[in-house]
Amino acid sequence: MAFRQRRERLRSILNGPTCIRPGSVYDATSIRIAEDLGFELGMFGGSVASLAVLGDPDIALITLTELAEQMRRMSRAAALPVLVDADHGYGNALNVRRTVQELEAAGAAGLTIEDTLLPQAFGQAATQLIPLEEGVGKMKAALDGRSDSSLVVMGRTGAASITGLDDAIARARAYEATGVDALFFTGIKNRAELEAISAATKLPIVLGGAPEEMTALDYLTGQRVRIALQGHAPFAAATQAVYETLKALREGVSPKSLKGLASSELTGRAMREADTKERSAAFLGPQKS
Ligand SMILES: O=C([O-])CC(=O)C(=O)O
Ligand SMILES: [Mg+2]
Repeated sequence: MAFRQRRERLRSILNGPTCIRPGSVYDATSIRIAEDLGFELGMFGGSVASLAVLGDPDIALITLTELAEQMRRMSRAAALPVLVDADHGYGNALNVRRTVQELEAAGAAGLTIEDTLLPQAFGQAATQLIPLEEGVGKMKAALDGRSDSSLVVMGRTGAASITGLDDAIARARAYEATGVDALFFTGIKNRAELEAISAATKLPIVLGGAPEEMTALDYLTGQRVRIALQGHAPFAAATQAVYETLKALREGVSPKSLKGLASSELTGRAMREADTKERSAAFLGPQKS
């Protein structure tokens, strides 16, 4: 099955010799551009999913159905493997299992399940975590939800900046023991913390946003980091471009004089126009002009 190959490619990144940076993708066009530019992996963040689908902030308002549908659109458009941020799995451990089923069917190469308490609890401003034991149950349920064993399941925790390094290590070790394929960390503040986490665990590591001192790929590689995220600049760039374009049009600039638009060549590539032409010739018969 084609999805299996994508999952094997993600596995070979995790088991490979170096750390890579994924391209942030969020729709059919962005995944194709990332694929054409040679990215090995697409990252579909929960924050950009919320923005792309709802135009909302990253506060777990998006539903599993909406997330999975957006993933499906991307896997239909390109073969680039995608790692999906599945947040807390949209409920308790049983919901996590369902989340894995839906994202697997939608063509995700891998997904992360985190132990953050989501959505935000009543009367609590600070981010909270679910108990470690509940996190373990979620990881087990995620693994149980796979029907394709090549789908990559990652256990994620932001504990380092919420409850501290010791708790982050305890959680990472407990999740590792469930049989997840990789560990995903956010909130690691410095090299010493990463080194302690790396020394205490065995699985490949994926790093969410990291401070400047942790951007060198050879250093990260040496700490068993295999995927290092670098935010979601493409979505921000697209927002700015739409803003500038609408503003210019509103101010009376003529469409022909607009700056910064995709060339017809780039647009044609992004919509795989050549493939459509071939299919038209093959399936629509001789075409009169
Ligand atoms: O997955 C990522 O890139 C970081 C994250 O949690 C999000 O953007 O929602
Ligand atoms: Mg997220």
